[in-house]
Amino acid sequence: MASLLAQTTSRLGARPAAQAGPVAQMAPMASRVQPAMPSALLPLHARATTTSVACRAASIDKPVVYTPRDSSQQSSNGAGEVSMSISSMDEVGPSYEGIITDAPTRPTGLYVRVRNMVKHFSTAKGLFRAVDGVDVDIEPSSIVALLGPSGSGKTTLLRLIAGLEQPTGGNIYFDDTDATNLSVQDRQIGFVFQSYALFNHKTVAENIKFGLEVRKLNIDHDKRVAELLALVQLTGLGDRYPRQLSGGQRQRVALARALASNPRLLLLDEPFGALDAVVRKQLRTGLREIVRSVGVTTIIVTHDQEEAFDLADKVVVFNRGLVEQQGSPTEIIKRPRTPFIMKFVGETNVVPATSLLAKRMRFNTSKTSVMFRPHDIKLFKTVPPESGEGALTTVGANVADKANLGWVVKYTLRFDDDVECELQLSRDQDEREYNLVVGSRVFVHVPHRTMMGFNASDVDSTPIV
Ligand SMILES: Nc1ncnc2c1ncn2[C@@H]1O[C@H](COP(=O)(O)OP(=O)(O)OP(=O)(O)O)[C@@H](O)[C@H]1O
Repeated sequence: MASLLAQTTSRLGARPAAQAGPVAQMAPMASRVQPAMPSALLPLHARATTTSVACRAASIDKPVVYTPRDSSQQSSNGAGEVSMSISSMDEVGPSYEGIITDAPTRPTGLYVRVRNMVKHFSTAKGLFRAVDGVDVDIEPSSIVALLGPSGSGKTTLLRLIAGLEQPTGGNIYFDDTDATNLSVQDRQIGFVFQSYALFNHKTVAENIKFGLEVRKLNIDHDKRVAELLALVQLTGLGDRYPRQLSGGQRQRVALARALASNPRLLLLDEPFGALDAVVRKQLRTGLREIVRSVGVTTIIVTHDQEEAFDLADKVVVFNRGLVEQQGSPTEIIKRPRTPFIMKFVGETNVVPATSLLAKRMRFNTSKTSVMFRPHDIKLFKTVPPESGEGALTTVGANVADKANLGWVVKYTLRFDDDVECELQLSRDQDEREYNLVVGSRVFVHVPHRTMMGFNASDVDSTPIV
């Protein structure tokens, strides 16, 4: 969609000056045409329509809205705006007239705020605290991933936001409206689930149309289906049945159907869970482009850390019905706030707090164990100076194992108290600087700031009954 808009605008910019109408100065509602797109190149007209198309092109440094004069030249896109096809512009030629204004700065997606959300389920063993006081802010038009171990409450929160579960306590706000008690229908949300939930007896086009029919939208359904098929790159497959599609294609149909009614919020529950790694990766790139182009706020539940960090603007990590940490992927990866996050996200070494390594590094903690990342270990082939410039405290270890894993080399180091840890290097760096063999004596330093003390209970992820 983004490229369609760019092409559309560049066509507008390329229109011959002779087509400019004398009514250009009469447009009272139009703001000044951007300098990079001289008004002479674009016919302007005083008649504003109720709909518009957002355009962005290399020649203009900010988005604009082009409002065509004739609404028959428009079609609705997934963002609730209106787009036009390039072929129709060629057909209509000089009669294609409209107004250029600055695009509204307000994003089209919903701003979702979850406040002190609680959901307790009654079970034979008593109340089960699936969600136990959660606050989450989801910026308009952003992509947010809910990540966490099985049973941590991700899907329950998604269902609460969708209105499929009633909260035990707390509130959900959509923009400035308290949506806590809104019905599912009134929330106007698009859903995509792992199991696709396509109708097998309906064609692809009919499945997508269903998304329009349930909302009773008064728009040209066939035209909208064609746009959505193009958006998810399935043009030409509208007549097929779901059984005639690959898993990835079926999931794209589910996405098209979810976007059919221009939702301002899209909820995805493990949407790629049933697909293999290569298809998952392709689909997530496609998903990112699609949801960005239509501006819909998107919340995705996933087990897959790579997916969460690659896709999301913000990652919310759940544990036992609570949010352990929320922030940008970089914040979560580089600045884990709790032992649980440290253990759950990325690889960690765990050693006893009484180990030779922890003592030599003078890492004092009241906790029983210490963890640190394999890539935070500093490795030396000879003992570095312990005083003066560049002085570092080190501890000796032997190389117990070496594994060549493609671009990465993994060493297992055994300290003199038999405690082991792992160290990862790029193959390049290993060949350049180390190239160690099993049995070599090495020296390591682990910076204090990268070490975290913890007790087993700090990293427990057993759901709380
Ligand atoms: N209707 C219910 N009645 C009782 N317990 C429930 C109900 N729905 C969910 N739970 C429990 O609430 C906890 C949280 O479930 P939820 O589906 O939100 O977890 P999740 O983090 O999405 O897990 P997964 O990644 O495995 O899907 C689970 O332990 C689950 O068994």
